[in-house]
Amino acid sequence: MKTKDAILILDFGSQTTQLIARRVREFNVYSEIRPCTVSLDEIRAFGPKGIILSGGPASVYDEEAPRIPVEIFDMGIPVLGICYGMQLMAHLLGGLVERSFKREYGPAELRVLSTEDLFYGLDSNRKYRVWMSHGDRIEVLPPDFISIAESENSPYAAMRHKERPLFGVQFHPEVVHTEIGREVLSNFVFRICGCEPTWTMESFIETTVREIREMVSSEDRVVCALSGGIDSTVTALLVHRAIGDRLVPIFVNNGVLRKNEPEEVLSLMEGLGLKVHYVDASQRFLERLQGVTDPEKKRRIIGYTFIEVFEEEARKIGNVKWLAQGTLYPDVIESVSFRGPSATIKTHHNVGGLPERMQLKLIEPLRELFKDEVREIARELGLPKKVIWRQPFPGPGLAIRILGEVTEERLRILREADAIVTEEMLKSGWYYKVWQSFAVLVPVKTVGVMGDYRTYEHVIAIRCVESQDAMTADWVRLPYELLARLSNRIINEVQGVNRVVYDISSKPPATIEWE
Ligand SMILES: Nc1ncnc2c1ncn2[C@@H]1O[C@H](COP(=O)(O)OP(=O)(O)OP(=O)(O)O)[C@@H](O)[C@H]1O
Ligand SMILES: O=c1[nH]c(=O)c2[nH+]cn([C@@H]3O[C@H](COP(=O)(O)O)[C@@H](O)[C@H]3O)c2[nH]1
Ligand SMILES: NC(=O)CC[C@H](N)C(=O)O
Ligand SMILES: [Mg+2]
Repeated sequence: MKTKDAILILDFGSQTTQLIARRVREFNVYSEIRPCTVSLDEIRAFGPKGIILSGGPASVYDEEAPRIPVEIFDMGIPVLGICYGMQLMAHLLGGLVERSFKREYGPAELRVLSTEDLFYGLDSNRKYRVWMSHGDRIEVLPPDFISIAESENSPYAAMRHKERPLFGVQFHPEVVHTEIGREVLSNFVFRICGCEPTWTMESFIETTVREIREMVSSEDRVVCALSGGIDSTVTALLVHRAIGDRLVPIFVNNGVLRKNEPEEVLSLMEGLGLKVHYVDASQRFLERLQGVTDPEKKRRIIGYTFIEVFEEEARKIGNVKWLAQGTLYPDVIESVSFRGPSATIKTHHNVGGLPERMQLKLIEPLRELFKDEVREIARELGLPKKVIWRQPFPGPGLAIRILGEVTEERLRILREADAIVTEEMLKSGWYYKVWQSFAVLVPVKTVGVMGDYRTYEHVIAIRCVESQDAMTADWVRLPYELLARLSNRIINEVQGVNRVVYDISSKPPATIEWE
């Protein structure tokens, strides 16, 4: 950690906290998000060159509003408060924050009053479009602070301390709708905090490989659950670079993979130099799924059977001390929840139960990265486009795309339909432009007419979404011609289907998968 300049982001529950981290990392400066409840000692141990306080839904004058120790401002580390973060800085240092008569949501015009430090390089004679989202505002600045920008509804749209490196902005520089967002954050990170842009994926690979090599002793074996997805593939390759064939990637056929997937994954992995341990456990999975219709129950059965298969295989391999996993940063960030833990919508399957049961130690080389950064590593490692841009595929596979019971017949129908979707998406170039595109088997029957006969068959739904991180998503406006081709081919080529529909729901309120 100490080898690189880093920015620490304290999270007060803003929807855009992750974006702050991404923006800073785009400057090749490492950044990490911690909950705002972090202690001063933890901050010292992290050793940041700068601290950013995120926005958040609370109001600083509320009893229960999240706070930080005021000593943070005396550590000699530059601090930038964004929205709630700025209001909290003002509040803690003796200013006054109140509910504003006029609220600002969406675009606002900003006039910069000082073009030193934070607004360096900008023009004070023009207005800039910035994005605001607040109902409170600063009425009185804390002692020794000055206003450095104003908007129509916020005379203190940005502030700074006269001598110390303490800054606040009422607008959100992390969102793309703020036209000077990049400049403001870059001025903070480079001019004010003095960071060097040394955090690159190349250096990341080097350091990570070295660390794994030092960690794993020369007799130990490492297993890795490999799905062929980008996360587990990159994980396996990094570990492989470090310890060679003492890594044993295990690929499990769980009976709910896509058409030709086992063959394709195996040949792809061979091409990457990985010797994959292949286990066909499809019968075991399918037997256990018999008669099961509840989505969460399907997930649990698959998750648990995965662990069982893994455990058996690892014992066969012998001398396994480590488990490598493709855990990503969004999986590990603990967002502060002063409103209690968030509801479980879906239990995402993983091999999480395994380490305790087998007393395995974990290697999670990607736990600091976002998905797009993992893709950059994949590019850096020279992986082919079809691996880098492979769409995510859930661990429980087609089981959660067959609504209701998973049977051989329904699997056949969905596999065929899904293969057509993928083929046409690839052919038209749309596959790489979207987050995910796939078919769902809706197990209701509808009436149709084919060749003068009455048919009474299944419905296939096509789901195609764009997204940054799967947290929110919107359906893709695919061209009508492509939709027509999909529908036509599926109905003609897949026996048992006489109707195709297109899912036009966003997330929220829907989710990406149907179960
Ligand atoms: N068929 C499989 N065989 C072995 N491990 C699997 C299999 N399917 C899933 N896993 C494990 O479960 C993890 C979670 O699956 P998930 O689909 O979320 O990630 P991924 O496949 O690595 O990447 P992506 O999200 O791009 O598909 C995988 O990283 C992998 O370790
Ligand atoms: O490994 C997984 N196990 C699961 O049980 C699971 N359920 C959903 N997904 C994937 O997660 C993303 C968000 O999906 P939802 O909007 O349906 O929750 C999407 O990318 C989904 O494909 C899963 N991945
Ligand atoms: N986006 C924010 O950080 C909002 C801060 C505070 N809740 C307000 O309404 O002003
Ligand atoms: Mg996957």
